Amino acid sequence: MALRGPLSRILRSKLGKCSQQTRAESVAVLGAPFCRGQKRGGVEQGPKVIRDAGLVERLSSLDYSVHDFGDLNFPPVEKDEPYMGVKFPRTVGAANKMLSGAVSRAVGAGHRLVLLGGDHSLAIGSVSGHARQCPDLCLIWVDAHADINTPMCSPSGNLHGQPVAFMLKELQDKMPSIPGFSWMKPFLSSRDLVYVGLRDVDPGEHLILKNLGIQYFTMRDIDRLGIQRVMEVALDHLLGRYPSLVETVRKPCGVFLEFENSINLVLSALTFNFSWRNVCCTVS
Ligand SMILES: NC(=[NH2+])NCCC[C@H](N)C(=O)O
Repeated sequence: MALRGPLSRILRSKLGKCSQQTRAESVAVLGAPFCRGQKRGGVEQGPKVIRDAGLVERLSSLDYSVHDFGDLNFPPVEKDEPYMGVKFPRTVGAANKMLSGAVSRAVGAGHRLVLLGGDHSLAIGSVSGHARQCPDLCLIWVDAHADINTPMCSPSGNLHGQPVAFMLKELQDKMPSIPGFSWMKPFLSSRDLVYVGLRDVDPGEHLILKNLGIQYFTMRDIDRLGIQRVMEVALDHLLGRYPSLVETVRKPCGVFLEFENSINLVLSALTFNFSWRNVCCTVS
């Protein structure tokens, strides 16, 4: 995403001062070869495929030092029966617990994290790991899917369609105790979440978006307004919520970008977001 026009001006004027002081020097790359959040095999190959495609080299060609921490090793969980229709709850819960710890350590050590998945259930661990270091984090979720189904309204029972429901404080009275997730505490307010690129939203998800008044932009909005304008409005929404981000860097705030498969998007996101603190990209 080339930074030109109004978006560039917003960032330069509002964040220019911050960016000088907060620019990260170091990018951590972490692989999470995991596929149990949905039914198909193959996505666990993601970290290898993305590395083979040259992500680390291309990141290194930017002005930052890259530390590849390799892949996490997720031990198999015995006897993981579905619970209330949710599939592989203990496996997904344990993997995300491990991931959350690893992400938190990397971010706490001062790295900017690029997580390579794996399926989208990994967002539970990756975003919560950031939240442990940056409690007032806000989230821009760039995806065709809202992934905000609760176990009750999920049409598939797959946890890759549910990660945001685990994060949101406002949904906790709708969330049953799922085995494997006792470690997970909600940390995100719905007003600190913006969706970009939605095009496949389930009926239950639609109701949640409406009831909680979550800001979202569909693919149709992007076609109509252009991605530049959409990102301006998304950032304005979040910046409006975080005047302290504009005024000072004392109060840390992060924007987390969730991208569909694209090395270029990761590179753009990093370039685009290095003026922000505690930014993470997950590629799933
Ligand atoms: N990030 C994704 N690929 N999500 C797919 C979710 C599909 C569907 N909404 C479900 O809950 O099962």
